[in-house]
Amino acid sequence: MKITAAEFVMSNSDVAKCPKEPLPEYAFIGRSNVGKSSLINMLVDRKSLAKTSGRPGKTQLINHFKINKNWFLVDLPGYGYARVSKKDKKTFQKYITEYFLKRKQLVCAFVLVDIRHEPQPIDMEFMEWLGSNGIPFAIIFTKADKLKSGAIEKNVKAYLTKLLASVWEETPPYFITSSSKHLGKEALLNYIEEINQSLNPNDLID
Ligand SMILES: Nc1nc2c(ncn2[C@@H]2O[C@H](COP(=O)(O)OP(=O)(O)OP(=O)(O)O)[C@@H](O)[C@H]2O)c(=O)[nH]1
Ligand SMILES: [Mg+2]
Repeated sequence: MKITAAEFVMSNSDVAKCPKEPLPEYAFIGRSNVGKSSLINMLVDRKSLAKTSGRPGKTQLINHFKINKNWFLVDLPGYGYARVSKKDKKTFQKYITEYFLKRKQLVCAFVLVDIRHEPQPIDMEFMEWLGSNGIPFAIIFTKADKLKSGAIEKNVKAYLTKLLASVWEETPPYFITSSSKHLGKEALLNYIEEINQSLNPNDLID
């Protein structure tokens, strides 16, 4: 799929105020600093459509970006950021939880994990929660430029093995990416296109 248009539409912390159009959307979630916003920029070939930072906690709201005028990429805040106050964490949890549970237009969540790290309890718990609520998701391994190909293979295998050893009978779809090297872009866009083409627009009405 070729991206011909990408525009920022709105940011907010209230799922009820998100765009009303019955267009499919794909949300990016994962630990702070894992590379969610960078991946969105990589997919649409724009340097700073989504705001990024070397310091965790940059994205704070639900951000909608309209792509090719007929679907959305959604950039979300990261979880697991230790320096956020307890009150902020609760507020964040509330609106992110509501977003995932209530948003009819959400057709797939992408859970981002840093390819250098072992499965973290917070990621496993989040994936289990998505699964138990029937929310389709895929895993995106990020920052693959930080490892050699042998290590990438080894880490991905170890990650999937751990997933299978916990609650999963089969692994979700997964993608290996690097925003700085533009790796994984085509596979992800093809995956999105396939889903877009398989949808019944009536299922997306709020
Ligand atoms: N080497 C490398 N660095 C990356 C990659 N993707 C993101 N980064 C860096 O990781 C840091 C965090 O990137 P962001 O895209 O802001 O991460 P985020 O997940 O949106 O973070 P929050 O909004 O704070 O939750 C930045 O310094 C990016 O330059 C990648 O593929 N390779
Ligand atoms: Mg971000």
